[in-house]
Amino acid sequence: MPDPLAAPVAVAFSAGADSTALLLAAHTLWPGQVLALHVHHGLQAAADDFEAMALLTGRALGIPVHVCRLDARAQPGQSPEDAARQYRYRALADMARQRGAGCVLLGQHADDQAETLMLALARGAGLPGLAGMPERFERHGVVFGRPWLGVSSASLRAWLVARRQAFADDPSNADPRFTRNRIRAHLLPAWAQDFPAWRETLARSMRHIAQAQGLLDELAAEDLQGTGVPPAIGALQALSRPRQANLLRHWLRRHEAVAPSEVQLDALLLQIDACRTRGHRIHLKVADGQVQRDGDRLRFDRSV
Ligand SMILES: Nc1ncnc2c1ncn2[C@@H]1O[C@H](COP(=O)(O)OP(=O)(O)OP(=O)(O)O)[C@@H](O)[C@H]1O
Repeated sequence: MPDPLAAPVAVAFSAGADSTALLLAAHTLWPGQVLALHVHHGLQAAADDFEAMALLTGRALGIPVHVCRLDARAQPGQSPEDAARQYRYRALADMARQRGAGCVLLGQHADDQAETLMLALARGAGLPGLAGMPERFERHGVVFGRPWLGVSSASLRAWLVARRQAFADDPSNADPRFTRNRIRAHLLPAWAQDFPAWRETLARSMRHIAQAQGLLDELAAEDLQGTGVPPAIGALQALSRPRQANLLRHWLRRHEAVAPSEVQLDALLLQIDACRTRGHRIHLKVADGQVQRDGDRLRFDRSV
């Protein structure tokens, strides 16, 4: 993270409990240096109330609040939450860059991290999903940080209550149509009853998973040096099947920004194995594009 003393520190401020606690903590640590960035997604009727609450809190604390108004509706085939998230990160990065902020802090905490693991397990995710949210990452040329990942939701709320600091409650957080909310309401309380140290143990497992994924990424990057980018089919065939799968996932994720499903990857591996003659064609749908044979190499083309 850049030196917080050298540039303004931006807080992604929804006006909810977690980012209110973050704004307050950052303001206490770096008085006069903090700015709040609020995104109005234009999706829920409550968005106007959140914006009003954000402006009110900023004024009371003497912190400038910058608002970006969006139309974050999803494209066909995209989930509404995913669309809102993509638009939000873009808007936060744009606002931070325009104001010379060194980083943007986000309010996700230890309970959010545990929910993320449960969500990933529920959809049968691979290691990148099971590794959870990173503490620090770069997007759109801006560094984002999540300083609350080791802190519980309850302690953040208790801290706000003790300071008599008001915050907005998002009604959609209780909506049982969202899987995350059902996990928070039913699964985690049941888990917590039998395993009181659940936050720490789940976080430890996620750290192990993230480390293992880091090693797999290193191996894939080394193997890609041998096969070239995009990978040569003959060089791929010389690798074991799990290494081929690891390399293909890495190539598609890092170089083409797509994640193949298990079925798509299995089909691709079968095709690569069968590709032993000059005339053998490969043409497989992967995510929103196709992987094809192009001479002695693979090629990914996005559908237009
Ligand atoms: N509308 C928004 N404007 C600015 N930042 C946001 C907005 N929505 C979310 N964020 C940032 O992303 C983090 C995680 O979002 P999430 O939707 O899980 O939180 P929330 O329930 O909306 O709010 P909070 O985390 O503040 O209680 C927030 O803590 C906040 O830092």
